[in-house]
Amino acid sequence: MPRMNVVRRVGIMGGTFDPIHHGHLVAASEVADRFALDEVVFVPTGHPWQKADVPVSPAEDRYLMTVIATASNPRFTVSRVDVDRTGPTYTIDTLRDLKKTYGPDTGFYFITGADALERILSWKDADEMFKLAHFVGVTRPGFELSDEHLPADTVSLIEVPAMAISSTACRARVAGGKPVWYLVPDGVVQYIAKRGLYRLSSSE
Ligand SMILES: Nc1ncnc2c1ncn2[C@@H]1O[C@H](COP(=O)(O)OP(=O)(O)OP(=O)(O)O)[C@@H](O)[C@H]1O
Ligand SMILES: O=C(O)c1ccc[n+]([C@@H]2O[C@H](COP(=O)([O-])O)[C@@H](O)[C@H]2O)c1
Repeated sequence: MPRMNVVRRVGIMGGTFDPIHHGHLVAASEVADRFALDEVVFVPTGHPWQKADVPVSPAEDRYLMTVIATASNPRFTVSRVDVDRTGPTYTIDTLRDLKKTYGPDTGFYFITGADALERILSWKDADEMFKLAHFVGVTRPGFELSDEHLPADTVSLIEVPAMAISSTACRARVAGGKPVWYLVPDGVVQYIAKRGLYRLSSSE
């Protein structure tokens, strides 16, 4: 098939990734397989405005943990667009920036867990956002996956292997001196220790 006729299919996995864990990675991998994606770009948030009441680690640490966690998968990449933009992080800006980078032949699939999908109509310019990407809602233990509140044909719902992991629980485990081995990739365990993240005296 001539390359020029091929439309590129790119997944976008946005998150605060404080820290990135195997729930994020399994969701991205499963969506990549189901939608035959050429690439999944992980986009750590710069300033997650809906988490303003929670202490968030420096963007550079979250970005580096995301790079470490995704390095071994040839289809996974990491973008700095949200980390490098000033002001609150809005997905409408993420999509516009990535469209500029990838060009008009790329179809975007924005991946969200069931919890994020529940709140998606509260995101900035949600109507416009749905025009720039197809949304993929994935199952997450403890949350109901539903698209009843969303415009028709804007979202696909898929079941992914259940990973009862959250970044909040990982941070609490580190703060309490408990291990996070096998909840997050090995390199991320080591990065957290090296930088002293999530100890009670740092961000928690
Ligand atoms: N275990 C999981 N299974 C499926 N999706 C997940 C899982 N954990 C997070 N996600 C999804 O990944 C995206 C980014 O999540 P985020 O970085 O906020 O992680 P989190 O674990 O929800 O963090 P926190 O506990 O700090 O709120 C969101 O769309 C979220 O719904
Ligand atoms: O666009 C918005 O207003 C908006 C509001 C909340 C969350 N998001 C995006 O949703 C993704 C998951 O965010 P979070 O806060 O659950 O880590 C991430 O890419 C955020 O930028 C986007």
